[in-house]
Amino acid sequence: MDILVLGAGAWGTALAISAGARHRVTLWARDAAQAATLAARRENLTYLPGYRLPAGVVVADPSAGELAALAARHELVIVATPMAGLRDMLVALRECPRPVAWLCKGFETPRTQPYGLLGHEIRAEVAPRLAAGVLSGPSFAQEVANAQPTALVAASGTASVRDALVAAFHGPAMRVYANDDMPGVEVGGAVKNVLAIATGLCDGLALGLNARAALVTRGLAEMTRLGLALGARADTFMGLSGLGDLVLTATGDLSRNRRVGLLLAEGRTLQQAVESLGHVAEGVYSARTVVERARRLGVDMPIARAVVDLLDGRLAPAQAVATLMGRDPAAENIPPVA
Ligand SMILES: NC(=O)c1ccc[n+]([C@@H]2O[C@H](COP(=O)([O-])OP(=O)(O)OC[C@H]3O[C@@H](n4cnc5c(N)ncnc54)[C@H](O)[C@@H]3O)[C@@H](O)[C@H]2O)c1
Ligand SMILES: O=P(O)(O)OC[C@H](O)CO
Repeated sequence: MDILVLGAGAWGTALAISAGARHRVTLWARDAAQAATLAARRENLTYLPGYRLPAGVVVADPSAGELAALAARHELVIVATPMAGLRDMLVALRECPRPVAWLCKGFETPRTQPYGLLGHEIRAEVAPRLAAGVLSGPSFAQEVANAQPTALVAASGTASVRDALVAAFHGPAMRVYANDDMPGVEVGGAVKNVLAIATGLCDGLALGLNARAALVTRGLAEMTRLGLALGARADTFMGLSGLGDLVLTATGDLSRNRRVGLLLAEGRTLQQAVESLGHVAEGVYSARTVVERARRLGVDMPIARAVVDLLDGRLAPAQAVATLMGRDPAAENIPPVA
């Protein structure tokens, strides 16, 4: 299979390494100097050092021509940029005759509108004819590059897109499950990042394992409530892109979003925390939209609200915790699974 990966950050590179063991993969970096180094060294020294590109991976020359023409020469196109780059990519690919799937997890940062959109909503605006999907689920780039066992979910309303994603990435170290609930898979991927900031904060303040389990469980309820209001199915949140990715990101120290919470608990400013990562932490850019969209839909998301108050400097770390613990008693109110 001929696969094009647009974006050579940690995750695009890791998936190119994984698929490149069995398929022909073209890896495209927007920065010409980065592409040249990647091609010469066969290693992504900036975003994923320590992992060699297999022979099946060719590095594209970003000055070699239009993205649309490059995309049309491949059987599957993967957009591996952060959410910030997705809209421009979809505009460039809007007439692409091949399946296009993205990997980013988040809501777009609002430009002029009051809240940001998920990937499938952006696609509906700018590329409605595109056969599109999303690849998501619990997956740290380093473990995938290292061929450690991983399970992902390929979501699309179009069966041929799901099939192409499974054919491209299912392999000895990776199981890829198909799902037709794209809104649910995207809400899970976006909201778990916000919740991981909360659990990072909780662990950084040494509040204990009980507190972390409470945040994960009540966070899952918040995620599910928002997902249902945005047209998702409840059962999706029990799957890889919901519970699975929430557990990984909220508890795994490889997570950049969790790390933001840990750094804020240490007393770093948000700017210091973000700059020290060297990678995108999508929860920082999605949190305000999560809260705004929940507010407009009448969905209660107290953990996400506390994260926004923390990120915006309205609450200090300890105050954010006190705000959550000081809420009035309530019924457990677990969203139905089916
Ligand atoms: N790293 C992981 O383990 C992992 C796993 C699953 C999903 N994801 C998701 O994949 C997406 C990319 O993450 P990553 O880890 O590769 O990020 P990263 O920070 O390692 O790399 C980001 C890459 O995108 C490029 N980029 C940044 N802004 C851009 C823009 N506006 N337009 C085009 N390109 C741009 C950068 O040059 C860089 O190559 C994120 O949404 C993340 O949530 C990451
Ligand atoms: O490092 P994070 O927090 O962006 O999480 C990476 C992946 O999304 C985990 O599935």
